[in-house]
Amino acid sequence: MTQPLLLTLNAGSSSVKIGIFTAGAARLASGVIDFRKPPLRLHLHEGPAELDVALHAAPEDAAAVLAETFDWLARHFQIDRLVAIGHRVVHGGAGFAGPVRLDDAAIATIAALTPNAPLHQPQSLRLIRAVAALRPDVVQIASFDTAFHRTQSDLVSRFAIPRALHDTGIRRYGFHGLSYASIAASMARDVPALAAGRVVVAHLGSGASLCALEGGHSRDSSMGFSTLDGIPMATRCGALDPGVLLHLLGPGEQSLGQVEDLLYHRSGLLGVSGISADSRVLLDSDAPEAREAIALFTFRIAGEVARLAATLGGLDALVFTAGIGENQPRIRAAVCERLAWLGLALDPAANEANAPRISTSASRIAALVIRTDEERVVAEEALAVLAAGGVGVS
Ligand SMILES: Nc1ncnc2c1ncn2[C@@H]1O[C@H](COP(=O)(O)OP(=O)(O)O)[C@@H](O)[C@H]1O
Ligand SMILES: CC(=O)OP(=O)(O)O
Ligand SMILES: [Mg+2]
Repeated sequence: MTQPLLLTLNAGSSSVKIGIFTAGAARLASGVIDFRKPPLRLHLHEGPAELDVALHAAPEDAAAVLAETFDWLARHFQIDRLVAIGHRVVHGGAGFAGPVRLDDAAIATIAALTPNAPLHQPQSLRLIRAVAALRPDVVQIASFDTAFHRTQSDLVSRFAIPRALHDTGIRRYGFHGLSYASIAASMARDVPALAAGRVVVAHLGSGASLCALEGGHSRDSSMGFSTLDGIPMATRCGALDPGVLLHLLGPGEQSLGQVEDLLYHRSGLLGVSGISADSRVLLDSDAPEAREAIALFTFRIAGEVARLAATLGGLDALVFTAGIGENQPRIRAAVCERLAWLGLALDPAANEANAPRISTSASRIAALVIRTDEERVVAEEALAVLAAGGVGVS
């Protein structure tokens, strides 16, 4: 195979997801570097060969992780034919309305947003800098989670704080936008009538948020200024009374760094259960704390669906996606049961089977399970940037 290659890197909070594509956006392979527990593992689960290996590099040594990963990939792909790498970057702030070719100025802007996405932005920056050192010949492009939410109104993106603060950029941005773009594209292709309507998408992974779509455009989302807002997540708290922050930061209490660690790393499913951040472990546990963590998770998701339906003025479809949304029927069932009053009737057998449609034919609201493909969105955006910049990929 001597065709030019495009690599995508999706630095999430618990993994780096990898995609390998042709210059025509055909997928050649998918994989993941899992850094939840040492040692790192590289797993290619789609492509010419199954690969599941431990990496020797330390998680924070992105250059070593990447070098090792490239060595493994070179066994199956002509890595010297790599022309571009597309990165998922979680926070683009007010500066980026779409994908960009990365240069020093863009990298500095991304770095300045680190405090509002501390689980993601540093990881993306480490990867971007490592690629620049390892393969300076490769064009790097960033696709932003926040860009998809640019269609939200000023009302939706505003906090009730003094106007001057809003004007400095303290407003709601929304995240997981590449995933929502992927779902909007899938729906437009497979269920066009629903895609044209009012849809709430629940992206439930390690990080989790919901988005209100109208005709495929973002109108509202549960995540706001940072990746902490909205529903509880694996280790993040979700929306919290700001008075709790004032209390925690008060005299004789905790430092800013301690509170950041508490809210990003020790809260959510892990914090409430005291057992695990992984919902699979909690669903298998009989401990009351595990049940309570799952109950709080599903309670808050259902509440957010109702809030977003109010933004949309009604609801035609609820879509579940990402690791939990695609694979965990019990979580979906608990959410849907709480939404029965809206006219959502779950088909238990379809739900157990992770079927594409999990609502009954009589249900007023369609409930769907759709696989998200953030890597494809990143690949397509990267190829569009290359084409617009006249960068040849033949
Ligand atoms: N095959 C699966 N079966 C059940 N749960 C899964 C499966 N895959 C992932 N999950 C759940 O999804 C979570 C990770 O979701 P994912 O969308 O990959 O998150 P992230 O992108 O933040 O790394 C895991 O913690 C686990 O709870
Ligand atoms: C924005 C965010 O939380 O991303 P992830 O779910 O990939 O951690
Ligand atoms: Mg993710």
